[in-house]
Amino acid sequence: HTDREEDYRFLHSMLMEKKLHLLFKVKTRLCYKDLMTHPAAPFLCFQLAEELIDQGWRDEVKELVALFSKPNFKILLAVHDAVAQRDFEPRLPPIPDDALEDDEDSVKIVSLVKTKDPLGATIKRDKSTGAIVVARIMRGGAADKSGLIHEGDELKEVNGVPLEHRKPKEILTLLVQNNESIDYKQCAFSFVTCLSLFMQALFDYDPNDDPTVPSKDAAVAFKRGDVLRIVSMEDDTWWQACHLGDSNTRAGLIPSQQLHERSPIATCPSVSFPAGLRRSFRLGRKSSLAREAARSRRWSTGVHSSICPPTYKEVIPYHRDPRDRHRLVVLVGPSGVGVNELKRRLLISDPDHFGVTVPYTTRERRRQETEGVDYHYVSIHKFEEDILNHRFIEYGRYKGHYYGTSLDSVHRVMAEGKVCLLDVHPNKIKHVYTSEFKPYMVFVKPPRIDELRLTRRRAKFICDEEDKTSVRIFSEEDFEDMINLAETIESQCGHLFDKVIVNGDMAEVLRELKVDLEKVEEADVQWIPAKWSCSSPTKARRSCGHLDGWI
Ligand SMILES: Nc1ncnc2c1ncn2[C@@H]1O[C@H](COP(=O)(O)OP(=O)(O)OP(=O)(O)O)[C@@H](O)[C@H]1O
Repeated sequence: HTDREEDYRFLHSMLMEKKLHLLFKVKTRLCYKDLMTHPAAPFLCFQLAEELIDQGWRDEVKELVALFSKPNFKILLAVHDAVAQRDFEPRLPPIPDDALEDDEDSVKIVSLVKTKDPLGATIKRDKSTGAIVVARIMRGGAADKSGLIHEGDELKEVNGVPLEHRKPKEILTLLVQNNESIDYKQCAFSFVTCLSLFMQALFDYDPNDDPTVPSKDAAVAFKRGDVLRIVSMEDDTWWQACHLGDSNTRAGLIPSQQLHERSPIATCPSVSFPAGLRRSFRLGRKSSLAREAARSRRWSTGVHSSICPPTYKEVIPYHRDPRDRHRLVVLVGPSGVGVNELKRRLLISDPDHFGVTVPYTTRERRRQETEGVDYHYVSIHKFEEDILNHRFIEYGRYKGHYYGTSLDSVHRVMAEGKVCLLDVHPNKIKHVYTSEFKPYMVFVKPPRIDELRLTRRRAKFICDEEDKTSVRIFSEEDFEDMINLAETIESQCGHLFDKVIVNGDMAEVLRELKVDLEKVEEADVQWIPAKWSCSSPTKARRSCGHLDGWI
């Protein structure tokens, strides 16, 4: 008997539950239907096949015999036998008569059969009441599948042992004891909703290295770039997630985005990159003034120690139709790291597949140059008009002439059906980081300084294409600048990169990049930022706007 409206509501929703109706139907069928109870259907099947063969080896007989000998058909028959004999394993012990006391009308007894899998739940002591409560239920785990245990439920007893004044550790010992089943006496109900969205990890995580994780066994390890299916964000600190494609459907704990935000290193100062003109415009390396600025900023802001690490990026699956244009491939890296060299070698390796943009300039065409091959030659008036109309991804002025890469030139390469290779300054990424280009972002990183010294021994830094005398060898300072700038770029834009490649041995790097690009092109599913889709799944479920703050 109850007068409480919420009890009525609970009962009503439970009785109206479709799953419950289906279960009743199954039960009725099992109880009343006259099932064939012969215990050896697979054997009968074998006998029948033999009899059929005696009748002559006709096509129909051949087909039937082939069907009977298939392992899945045999298993189906074995399952039929098990069901027909009502041989449902395992048998649960009866609930003790004295289990329910009169005053415990909201207590339920839950009996779960132990399997090799863990229960998939964590418990904690409620600080205010001292009660032992279920802290988390791992989605897909035994507790979740049972539908009988919920987050917030209070545990009263385990296998008849009262839990009052017991520490969570002692309770865990009770749970792992060698019983076939576990009986829980618990009260209170709470309902959880199931969520499913995808996050790409932007950092490596190993619970064994994390002293703050509530349970190492319940946590999921992952690597940067892994796509995780998030099934619960109800806890501010620990989300629940599964690895994509993991056959194990049980979710585990991963640190939430908020957990990082709450950490003392959560403030994220905005750092801009030293502006420099890329050599892809034949403009030489960044000016000494810009280098000075970069160096002074490096020492004055202490930027490297105060930037918060990237956490997750919400992603959605993208299935590229073969008729669709290829994704743009964007190469980013500090000046001198080898972005142009990599681009050039990729292009030479397969000029029918890869393409590069032709820059625009206002300078005079030279005798050996060809319009549309070396440059597009335009007037100053036209160039400035295009600047005002935001047609350039990047542009700059050198020795009185404008140079720039336009969005149109990217479109042109893509329209030819080629993979457009583009190198951009980190400050300009935003111009191409759009659903229109769906860029695959590659960060070209310098190796450690000793490897830089070794590999760049003979490499020259061309300062000015027009003045060949300005070719010079990398200095120690150039290497340091390169490494420091790479660190800044990675900490500021790391969340945007799909691939990080360390440019040590050029031949090896080229091979690695080609394999990676091929893999991306051939993949059935590619993962792209959810913000490139008009209907991000989170918009419908819950706001995850803070993630966008990273871009
Ligand atoms: N892995 C490598 N091993 C040896 N030399 C390299 C390697 N990568 C690049 N280089 C050499 O380093 C020099 C600079 O490379 P590159 O012009 O590609 O730099 P960049 O990143 O495009 O810089 P910028 O944007 O300033 O032009 C070139 O002489 C190039 O051949």
